[in-house]
Amino acid sequence: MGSWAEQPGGRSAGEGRRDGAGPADADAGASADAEVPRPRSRVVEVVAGVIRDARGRVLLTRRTEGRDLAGLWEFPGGKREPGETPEAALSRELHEELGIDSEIGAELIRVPQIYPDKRLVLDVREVRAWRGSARGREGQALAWVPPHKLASYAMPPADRPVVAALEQPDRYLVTPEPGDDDEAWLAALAAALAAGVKRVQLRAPALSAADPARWHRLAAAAAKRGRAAKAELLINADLALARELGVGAHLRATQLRGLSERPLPAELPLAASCHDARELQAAQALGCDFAVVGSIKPTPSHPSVLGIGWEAFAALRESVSLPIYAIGGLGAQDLADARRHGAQGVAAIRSLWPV
Ligand SMILES: Nc1nc2c([nH]c(=O)n2[C@H]2C[C@H](O)[C@@H](COP(=O)(O)OP(=O)(O)OP(=O)(O)O)O2)c(=O)[nH]1
Repeated sequence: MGSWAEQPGGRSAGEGRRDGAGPADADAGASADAEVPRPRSRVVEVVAGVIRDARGRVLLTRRTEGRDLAGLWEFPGGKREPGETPEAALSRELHEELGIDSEIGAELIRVPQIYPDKRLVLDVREVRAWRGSARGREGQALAWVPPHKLASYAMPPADRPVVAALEQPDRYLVTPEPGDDDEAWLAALAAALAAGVKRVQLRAPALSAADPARWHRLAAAAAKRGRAAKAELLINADLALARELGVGAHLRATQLRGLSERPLPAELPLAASCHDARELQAAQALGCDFAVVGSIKPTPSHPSVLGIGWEAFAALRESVSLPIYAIGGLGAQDLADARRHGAQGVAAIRSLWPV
């Protein structure tokens, strides 16, 4: 195991509660109604790798007894030592822990996360190539897991966004108002789906208020197209319509306060728009599958609203383990920045809507 690699933190300066968190703390970290801990102002830098076998299965290792988060499954890796590059640190850890030689590839996601006793950044890389036969050199159990089964393993809170980054869409399209031409709107939606968009929020606040019957017809037609394209659709705000159409729902932040339990069955996706840590925790406690946070940059529709920027996004991200899309003035060109600050990806109207 590497020694602690610590960097001066910047965002919160409270005292740590204690050291040596155990499995119960992993749950506390994941639980949304827990208060946001105020750990020591330091950031522990951890690098971890996505190692795949010839069948595409991903290697997880189980944290051994006597360490924090014992018994939970994780991506192999460990703490970065002072002066080490992330690539060198990960290669060293994989050799020490598994006895393999590795070539470190692309960045997947960097997840900032608050634990009861520390602040952590989990920097996850693809392992491009590796040699040797992986074995638990420190007594840890190994599991080769098909990607779609990763979410069923108990993992530390910082790993939930990592599993989402591996498995779920990096773009979340939010529809614009349909205007006068329903067919043109449906054709644009079909083009977006054909271009590979796999997650869509059907949102038309003006039309749904002015002409609910027309919006219902249009949403039903959109749901049909979404199903055919195997995309996930979520209706903005209207839970009754979501249930009627058998699609998900995207809650407004103001709806979170009025809900005490998940308003849809587990098989229907649920998301929420959030603006601060409290709303994110409410969304997580409710069982939302993901959240949307913004505005990151000023947008043409709200030019006078200054964006919160990526650092503020990352500071919000670390208080929950939900996957979170960043929104506000963003497009596909911002995906790398988004992942570097812990986002699942970008949500957008204009930049993802074919004109
Ligand atoms: N390697 C790895 N660590 C993770 C993941 N998710 C996650 O929260 N962590 C946390 C657990 C630890 O707090 C830290 C990794 O540190 P480590 O494995 O080198 O530390 P350790 O507990 O053996 O070391 P120590 O505190 O006893 O010195 O990062 C993950 O997917 N992989």
